Formats: sequence, C-alpha cells, structure tokens
Amino acid sequence: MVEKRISPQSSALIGELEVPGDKSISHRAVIFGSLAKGRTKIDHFLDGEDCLRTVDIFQKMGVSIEQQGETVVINSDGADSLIEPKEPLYFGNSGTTARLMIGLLSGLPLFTTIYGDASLSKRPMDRVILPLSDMNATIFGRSGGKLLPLAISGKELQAIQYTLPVKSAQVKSALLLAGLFANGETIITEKAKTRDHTETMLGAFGVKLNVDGNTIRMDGKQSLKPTRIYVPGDISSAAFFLAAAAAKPNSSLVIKKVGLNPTRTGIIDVLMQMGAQIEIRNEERIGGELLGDVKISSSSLKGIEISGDIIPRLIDEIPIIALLATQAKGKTVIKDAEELRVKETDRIAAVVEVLTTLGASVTATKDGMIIEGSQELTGGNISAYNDHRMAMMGAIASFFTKEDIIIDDISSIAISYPSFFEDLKRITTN
Ligand SMILES: O=C(O)C1=C[C@@H](OP(=O)(O)O)[C@@H](O)[C@H](O)C1
Ligand SMILES: C=C(OP(=O)(O)O)C(=O)O
Repeated sequence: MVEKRISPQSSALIGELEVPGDKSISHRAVIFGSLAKGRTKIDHFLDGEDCLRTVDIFQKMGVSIEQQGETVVINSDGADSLIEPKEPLYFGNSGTTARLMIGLLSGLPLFTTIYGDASLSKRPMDRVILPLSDMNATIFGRSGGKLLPLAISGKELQAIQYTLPVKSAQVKSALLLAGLFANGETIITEKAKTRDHTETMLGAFGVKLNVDGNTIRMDGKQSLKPTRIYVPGDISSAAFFLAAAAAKPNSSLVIKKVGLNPTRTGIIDVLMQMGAQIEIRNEERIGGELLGDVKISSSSLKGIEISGDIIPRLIDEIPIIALLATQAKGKTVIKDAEELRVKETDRIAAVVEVLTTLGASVTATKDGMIIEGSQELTGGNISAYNDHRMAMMGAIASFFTKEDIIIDDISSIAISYPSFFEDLKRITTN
C-alpha cells in the first residue's frame, strides 16, 4: 500500500506533454507481433504493469521479446512455434490480457491454465467463454465456467457468426483472435461501435478482413506478417489532464501525439459539449491509427447528458468525467454505462462514494449516475479501490478541493500510467 497525501493544487495546467503509449494498442502489438513469423519492433510501447503481463505470457510460451522501456523487439517463429507453458499463466489485473488471450489460447493446440489477481478473479469471463464454446472451444472455469482461474484445452475451432450482446472490444477481439485459427469465416456484428484497434492492427499485420458498418468478416487460417508499430499516446491517460485543464482557470495545455481513433475520442466530444476550448492539430496516420496534438484551454463548463453509442467511446474516462461534472454548471446525467460495474472495481459505486466523500452531490443509478454541478469540494480520505483510474481521478480532484486529499493506495497507477505524477509535475507550477 502506498498512501499519498496531496495538498490542494492552486496551479493552472500549462505547457506541452506527451503521454505514454496506448494500453489497448500496446497489448495488441505484443500479441500480433508474437503470432507473426519474423521481427516486429514496437515504439512508444506502454511500459505499464498490464502490458508487461502480456509480454511475460508470450515469453513463457517461448517467444523472444526484448523490452526496454518504450521499445520492444519481438522475434517469433510464428503461432505454430508457441510452446505449452509449464506453469499457470498470470494475468494480474488486466482484463484485456485475459479476454484476448482466452480467445487466442482456445484455438491453439496447447493446454493452459490461467489466473489473475483478486479484482480480475471477480470479472465476468463468460462473455467470451460462451461464444467460444459455440466455436467448439474447451474451457473449464470456477463458478460454473464464468470466472478465473480457467483451464483451456486448445484445439481447432469452427468459425461462427455472432452478434455481441455486450458492447465490448475485448469480446470482439477475443473472437477475432480465435477466428484467426478457426475453419471458415468469422462474422461479428456489434450493436455499437467499440474500439477497433484489433481490426486496424490485423490489417497492418497483413490479415485480410472486411469491415462494413458494425459487421466484421474474416476468413480463418490466415498468417500474420511482422511489421513495425508506433503506439500513439493513450487518450485515456491524457483524459485526466485534459479534464483538469478544462476546468482549472488559466490553464492552457497541449497533449502531443495522442491517439485520435474516432472509436476512442468520446472524451473530446464530451469536453466540447461541456464548453471546453479544444483545438486538434498535426493530425497524421501511422499504421492505420490516427494521432495528433490536442490543445485545451480552460473555460466555463456546463453539465450535459452522456448516453447511448458514445459510451463505449469513453468508457474508461467516466470516472474523470464525473469529477469534471462537479465543476460544471448544472446537472450531468450518465446513462447506459452498466459496464462500469464490471471493471477493475464497480466504478459506479466507487465514483459515487469518492465524490460524495469529497463533498459533492452524486447519485448512483443502475447504469450510471447523476452529478450536480458547481460543487465546492472539501478533501478528505478516499480509497482508490485498487483501481488505477480511480486513483488518478482522486489525484486530479486536488485541483478542485479546499483541503488535502489522502488516497489510501496509489500503487495501481502503474497499471496504465507509471509516470503520472512526474508528468503532472511538469505541467503545474506548485
Ligand atoms: O479492448 C480493450 O483494449 C479495452 C476495452 C474496454 O473494455 P471492454 O471490452 O470490457 O468494454 C476498455 O474498458 C478496456 O480498458 C480496454
Ligand atoms: C478497464 C480497464 O482495463 P482492463 O479491462 O484491461 O483491465 C481500464 O484500463 O480502465
């Protein structure tokens, strides 16, 4: 446990910053690089705990991966060369590693057992196991096959046509990874578009797939060709500073080379709708992914309703959006976000608890929350619930409190943003 006391921050957020690489893209780069025969180099990789779990798993299956900070070099003999790990594979806190790897391991001729930390062991895995079972996968798990630990007896799978009942890029990606090694054509339809990094990166690794609206079609038995990947800055990490700068008077901040994939920019749309001043500059596309510089200046903000198809485009940003809403004029209503209940912690309950402790008026609903605006925040003892996004939201709250904030444990921040406090220091003056 690493407790942290943060005094009220009077400084505005000023300057330029590049945030670490995108977590979702970093995971996928390691997975696809390990499946491709040859050398894949990844630049601006996220050196965070979740992505290091994915690296470790492929090393345990015999892939040569050299990782030094933000540079990763993978030399693989391809998917056929992966060896059966002698020990159970540990997925730590990472839902993305778990869901994607369950999909992949189901279709490879290996027996594996997998487990995670206390948080991951509570998160639902049946959302991937059920469609994989339809593909003929053999997976056994705790709690009637719903929870980790799992045992997977990988084998040849049969492609399926599937409409995702949950709006989840992890489920979509798990099925695409299983589909890569299956017989036949995998057809996946989503009700709302979720992050499409898997589809984009499969294309960069030479896999042929067809995306038509919300439907993806991909033939199985395709092989991947190695490539070079540049990982854009993680907009989900940038979101903490963008939100702080939007509301803290006299702020002017530029986040450079941040990922601007439209399936991830719900936070930019929300900030604009709330009245933030935002400019996007220097847009470019690398490896199919859009990135650019985002300039934000403080302004007076208003509360809005956030619901429907935008939710998957900002799902991980809801804790920081909720904090921001306490500083806007009027009410903010968040709906259709029941997925928050099955993240690292129940993020609806956690956000409401933390903001209430800080003196805000927030009500939980079954699929979101209602946040009153123009709230003066006090300070006090809060829990991070062992959840990186809750810990960073708590730290940013110090820009708006009158008293110190004491966060029970900030160690989870290393999951997605190990240099969070150093970066925060660079853009503030106190
Ligand atoms: O595919 C991914 O990389 C992710 C998808 C989202 O989860 P769901 O697929 O559960 O919505 C997101 O919350 C998570 O941080 C990363
Ligand atoms: C939900 C998250 O990640 P994961 O599902 O990979 O644990 C997150 O990073 O906010």
